[in-house]
Amino acid sequence: MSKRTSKVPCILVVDDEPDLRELVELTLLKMGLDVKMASGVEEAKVVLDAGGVDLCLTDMRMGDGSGLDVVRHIQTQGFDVPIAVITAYGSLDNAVEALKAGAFDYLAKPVSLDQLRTLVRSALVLDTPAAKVVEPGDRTFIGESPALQQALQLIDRLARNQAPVYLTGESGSGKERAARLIHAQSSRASQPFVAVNCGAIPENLMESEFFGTRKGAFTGADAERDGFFQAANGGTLFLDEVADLPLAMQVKLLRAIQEKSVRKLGDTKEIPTDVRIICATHQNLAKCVEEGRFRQDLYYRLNVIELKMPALREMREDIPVIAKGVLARLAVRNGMDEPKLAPDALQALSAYDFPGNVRELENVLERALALCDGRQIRVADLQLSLRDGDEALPAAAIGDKYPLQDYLDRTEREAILEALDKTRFNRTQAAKILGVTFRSLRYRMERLGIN
Ligand SMILES: Nc1ncnc2c1ncn2[C@@H]1O[C@H](COP(=O)(O)OP(=O)(O)OP(=O)(O)O)[C@@H](O)[C@H]1O
Repeated sequence: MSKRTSKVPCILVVDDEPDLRELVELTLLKMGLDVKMASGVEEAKVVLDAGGVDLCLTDMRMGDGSGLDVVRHIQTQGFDVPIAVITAYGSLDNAVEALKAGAFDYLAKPVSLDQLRTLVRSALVLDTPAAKVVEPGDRTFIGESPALQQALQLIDRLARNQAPVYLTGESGSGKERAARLIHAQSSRASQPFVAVNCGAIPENLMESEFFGTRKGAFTGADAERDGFFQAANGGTLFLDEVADLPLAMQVKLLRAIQEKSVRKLGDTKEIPTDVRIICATHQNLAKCVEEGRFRQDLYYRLNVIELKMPALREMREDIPVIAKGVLARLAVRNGMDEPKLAPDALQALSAYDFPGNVRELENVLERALALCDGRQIRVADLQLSLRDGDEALPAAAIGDKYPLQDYLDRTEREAILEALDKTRFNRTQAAKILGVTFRSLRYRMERLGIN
């Protein structure tokens, strides 16, 4: 990104239509910015090569080439200049291609001046120190392994553009944490981050939860309500377990993303929204598309840039430091001194496969903390063998049926843990196996102290 000084930022506008160029120029001048113009690709390259440009806005289709050529020129020359493309209505494929090539955002024609202003503002704050502030501890990743470092490098790059991100990786591998980090490092950091578990919303409430409700839209809608899109306006909307969205909702989501606007349930008015979408799933979305469970056009729109979070066993060398970091956090939370990990406990953790990844490591350590003598965690406190083998709970524990409540709690706990284990700690899937709703599972886990 260009090095900011106190000088007025300079925007290069590339377009072969004089009318549109002037409209954009006027808007930018009114914002107090400097503007340079180019009427085609070659002219744009000359201006860029001369330096001094802080942001570039380019049309896609021009007489002497495509906006993609300008995007590629900036990338190949290694210029530190964010670029956004302006595409004709209905040619979103181009926009996706531009984002993949390195553009940070796009605008669809007819250009809404509000959207233009928002885009420019957000591009220009990318470089301010405030946008880089990340809360220490909570949002950072522990680990030095090549697999994690590679993911962190991509996160850094993703924080500097606005492209939709598709996060993959096993349950508990840090997908939500990655989404939060991208947001926290981006120009949207001071705006909301809204995380939604798509699998946890009842189908009949989805539309109003996502887009809001107009007063009187249905019986009981006695007040105007905003949805996730309005709540995340200016910021980031994280759609977890996106594969769980029903097909009807996928159509509506696609529309909201393409139009950059939403309509409340029961309303006719479109509300413009400026939301960056990050989605995640532990399922294979391409396979869901093949099986007809996920719309290809939405998949294509969401999967602009893929970030795969490594499984903990792919970063085994990080297990000791992550374990130490987690223990330190748990000790502070419980108001106790941080216990040490005995050498054989550390060895056992490093050798274990962790199907539930860092979340499972956190669970193992939380339980060990409760079982240990307060000074040292021994291998027995980890209870890893129970999870390895099939010898779930000792038969004697089940055989004891009185008092009834204890017996029922034990049985329920066993069933929940088994479902969580089977689904690699995915609560949405576990709820399905158990035949209860996500909410009900969450409530039961809380009641039984399963963390
Ligand atoms: N490298 C890491 N260092 C420290 N903590 C981590 C790391 N990776 C993940 N975590 C922690 O592990 C837990 C699980 O992470 P997160 O919820 O982001 O996983 P997820 O992939 O979104 O899971 P799911 O698919 O089940 O929704 C969180 O508490 C997160 O902070």
